[in-house]
Amino acid sequence: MTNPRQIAFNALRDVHKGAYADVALDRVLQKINLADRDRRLVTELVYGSVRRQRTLDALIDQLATKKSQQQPPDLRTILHLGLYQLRYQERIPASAAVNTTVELAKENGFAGLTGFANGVLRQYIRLAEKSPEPLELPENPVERLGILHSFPDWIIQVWLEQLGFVETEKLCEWMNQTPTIDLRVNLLRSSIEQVESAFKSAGVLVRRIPSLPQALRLIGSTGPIQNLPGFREGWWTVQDSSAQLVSHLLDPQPGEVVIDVCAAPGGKTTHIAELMGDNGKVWACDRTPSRLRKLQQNAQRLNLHSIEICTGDSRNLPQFQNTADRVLIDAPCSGLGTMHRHADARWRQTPESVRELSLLQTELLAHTSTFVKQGGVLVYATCTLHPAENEGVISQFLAEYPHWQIETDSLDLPDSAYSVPPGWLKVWPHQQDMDGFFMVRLRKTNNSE
Ligand SMILES: C[S@@+](CC[C@H](N)C(=O)[O-])C[C@H]1O[C@@H](n2cnc3c(N)ncnc32)[C@H](O)[C@@H]1O
Repeated sequence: MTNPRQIAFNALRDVHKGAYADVALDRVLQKINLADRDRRLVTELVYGSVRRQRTLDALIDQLATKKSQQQPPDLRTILHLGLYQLRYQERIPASAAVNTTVELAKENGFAGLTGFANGVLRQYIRLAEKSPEPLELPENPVERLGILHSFPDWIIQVWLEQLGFVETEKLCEWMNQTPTIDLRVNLLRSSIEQVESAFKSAGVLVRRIPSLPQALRLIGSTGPIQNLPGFREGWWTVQDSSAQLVSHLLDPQPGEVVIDVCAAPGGKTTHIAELMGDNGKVWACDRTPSRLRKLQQNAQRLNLHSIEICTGDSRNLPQFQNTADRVLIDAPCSGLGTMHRHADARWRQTPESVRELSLLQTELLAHTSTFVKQGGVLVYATCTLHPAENEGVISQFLAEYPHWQIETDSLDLPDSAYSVPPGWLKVWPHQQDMDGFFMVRLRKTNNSE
């Protein structure tokens, strides 16, 4: 079986039964040897249909007599696939989208409903010919943005409160794009010029990121990342630009003791070790052994020796009290800043999961801040854009522990343009064209007032 739409349908069926979209996709792709072009189509159809689920459901609600949620689940998935192609895949002719969807319905137990599937799609085509926006949208701004850009209302609400309508819409559009891949050059093994030159010889296009001296962005599709020049030699690692800012904010120095309390799979741990010239000690603590194994492999490939692993819950590591010059908390979070990388993330998080995460973050901060020596530094970072996990956690901590202060005047970053008062850094993806991130640097002072 090599029909890309049938393969996409099989993966989507698993997703609707609860599987993660990337896992379901990998599972179906591993079973067959598809041409690159078909593989890309399956990927686009699976991730696109999952990402745009709310918009596609709204279209079914509008075009069919029965609401999307009342349709048989597999038929709803087939309609998602057809409408996704019509609405978002300009390169696929409308007739091909309709015919293949009808065929899918016939092959998957809906032979009696092919006329219905055909009718829904043809009705969409007719409306799209008459109007640039066939979808009927409500006036209410939260629902309007949520339906048009396919996000749950609560996420739209959180962003509207911070950004207003126009910027929230830009952020939604940015989050629906295909993600880019950035690399961080390991300056202990290579140089940015050497990596650029090796890529050029291999016909791989990259561009530099202004203000981040170690970063390169891949342009276009490159095939498997491990096959790119310099990977095995440890010349570079994959890390988004905004994630690179975090270790710069921490500003670790050679010879210091640094504890990375949520370290796996090691993107930031290895960056810290590189910035220290691999001289000193970087403790990599995490409670997930499988992710720590990846950290170990990454450190080996990058030829870093100053990293030591500690497996366990960082809320309970009394041995580290007062031992660190610097601590990094790259906290587990709801990931609202990286939803373009995980098609189903927006449907998995809830206001309740955000509340639970903010409690975990608060506990991690309270305990691991005791690891820092007097005068030392702690950086708290997340890849989410929810104030309850960011400003909320830090404000509460500062109110409870007055000897900690935000460092506002010494943000020695490649580019401090993202800095917002009172000293925290917030990367809004649609403004900086990188993953959404929050980070703040705190210092432990003598002052107990
Ligand atoms: C955002 S990820 C860290 C990413 C990592 N810093 C990097 O740059 O590659 C958060 C990590 O926190 C870990 N984690 C969650 N709760 C923890 C806890 N209580 N103690 C230690 N690690 C925890 C998770 O296993 C996960 O690996």
